[in-house]
Formats: sequence, C-alpha cells, structure tokens
Amino acid sequence: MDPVIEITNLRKTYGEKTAVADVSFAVERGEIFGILGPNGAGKTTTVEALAGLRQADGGSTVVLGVDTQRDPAAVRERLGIQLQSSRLPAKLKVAEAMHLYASFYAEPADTDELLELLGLTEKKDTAFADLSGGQQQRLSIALALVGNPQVAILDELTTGLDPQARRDTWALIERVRDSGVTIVLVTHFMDEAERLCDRLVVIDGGRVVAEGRPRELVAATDERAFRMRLPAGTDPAVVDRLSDLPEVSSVTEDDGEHEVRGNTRVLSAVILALASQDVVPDEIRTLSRTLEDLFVEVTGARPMETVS
Ligand SMILES: Nc1ncnc2c1ncn2[C@@H]1O[C@H](COP(=O)(O)OP(=O)(O)OP(=O)(O)O)[C@@H](O)[C@H]1O
Repeated sequence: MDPVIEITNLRKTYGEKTAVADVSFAVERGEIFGILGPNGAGKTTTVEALAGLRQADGGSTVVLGVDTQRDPAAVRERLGIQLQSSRLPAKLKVAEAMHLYASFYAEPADTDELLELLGLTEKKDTAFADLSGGQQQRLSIALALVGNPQVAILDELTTGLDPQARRDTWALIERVRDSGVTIVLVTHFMDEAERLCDRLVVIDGGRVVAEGRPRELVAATDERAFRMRLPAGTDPAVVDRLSDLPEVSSVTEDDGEHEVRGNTRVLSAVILALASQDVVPDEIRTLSRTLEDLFVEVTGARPMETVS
C-alpha cells in the first residue's frame, strides 16, 4: 500500500536562513505520526510545505498521491490543517465559524456532531473572543476536521490546555484516528508523543535526527541507569572508585541519592564492587529510559516542560 504522505529531501530557506535542510519521511494510512523537535527545528515549515501552504526550495511533498508543491488545490478537500496561530475574528460565533468552514467543502462533516464530539455544543452561540484558551483550541481542531479530511495535520495540539483537557483531547484524537483519518501531530510534549504516536520523527536543525516507534526509539540503546541510597557514613572513596569501573559512565549525587549510568551490566558491576567493600545499598531503583532521554540525546535540547 502506498504511503498516504511521502516527503522526500524537503528543503526550505528564508533568505539566508535554512528552515528545513533535508527532511524525508513517509506516513501510512491510519497512523498517528509525530513530528518532534526543539523550537525553530523546522516542524511548522515542514507541515506547511506538506499542506502546500509553502513553496519548498527542493524535494517533494506528496499527499494521497498528489504533489502538493505542484498542485496544492488538488488535496485541499481531503486535507485538514490546524495551524499554531489559527485565530478567528473576535466576534465570530462558534456555530458561524463551523458553518463558514463547512461551506468550503463539497462534503463537509456534520457540524453539530463535531461540536458535540469536541464538547462545544453549549458554546455554539459564543463569540470566539469569549471562549477559554482550551475551547478556542478545541474549535480549531473542529475546524481542521470539518471538511471530513482523510489526512489531518495538527500543530501544537494541546499547548495551553490544562491536564484534563489534554487527556480529553488525546482521547478525541484517537477516536478520529479510529474513524480512518491519518493524523500528523506536531508536538513539543514527550508524554503526548509517547502516548499518542504510532511512529515519529525528531527534527533538529532542519534534519531528521531520529525516526521510529516511540517504544523502539526508547529501547534502542545500551545505556542503563539506576539510583541508590547508600547507608549513612559510607566512605566517599568507595563511591569515587565506582566511576573507575568500565561498566560505569557516570555517577552523580543529588538529594542524598547516587544516580549511576553505564552499560547493560552497570547494575551488577556496581553491586559487586560495593559488596567487596562490605557496602550494601539501603535502596535501589532502576530508571527506565523515556522518550525525553532520547530527545535530549539526539537534539541536545530539553523539551518544553509538560503541564501534567
Ligand atoms: N517566514 C519566515 N521568515 C524567516 N524565517 C522563518 C520564517 N518562518 C520560519 N522561519 C525560521 O525558520 C526556522 C524554522 O521555523 P519553524 O517555525 O518551521 O520551526 P518549528 O520547529 O515549527 O519551531 P516552533 O516549535 O518554535 O514553532 C526558525 O529558525 C524560524 O525562525
């Protein structure tokens, strides 16, 4: 089966500035595909080029078999896009916005159903400016879906939402995917990517620096880590010597605990070394690697703090 989206060697510059240097990836039908990366990595430029809203300087963007650089109009009916800064006129009411957007499409979704799905039915007659941040966000998702698209691109889906609203939005996105829509999700949030995305790319400096399923990306390393609490009065020289073990890459201390990192045999090597000095840790906790660890490794940047 042909991929629903195929980006090949995409390149986009703004004058001297290279926003996207070389990005390639493919998305299969029915996937939730994540695009992660630090600020300014080129994520928004990539999805705007994908939707045919930006003219690339090189490479191709194909959606549902259509080259969106050459013929963006040919997919407009089948592609929904929620942009970061989708602001509407202040006085436009929710239902009016939905009907306006629906009028752009030959076969729009049922607007009442969509508002119900997004929990906006009671806000139908409320002006855009009087909605809360979360409601505005949900409306922008509804507007991206009103054309009954086969592909939906959602940029910064849950930015500014409270923890409950984020979880509700995730559940909604899964329902949309289950209805057969392929979803591209641009996000800063590692927990969101881990929870929602079937596959993802990490983009940094306009290039793909990691690609795969969240679980595989997290597992694809030999690094292990654990924290331990040593008995009071343990000779600091014993701890210092742990750093000399070939299995250990780092030992750091904070809050009375030692965090040890190293290869797959680090835990047993440290326990043995301590036992040979008659030291038995009071407590040991292994640390599982997260998508955030991978993100820091491949981009050198910390992702934005999550709100939950
Ligand atoms: N219209 C433009 N003119 C000039 N430079 C631009 C323009 N749009 C984006 N850029 C620059 O291109 C780079 C990539 O921007 P882009 O918005 O694609 O990144 P991003 O990964 O989406 O970042 P963020 O997460 O902050 O939205 C940035 O350095 C940005 O400043």
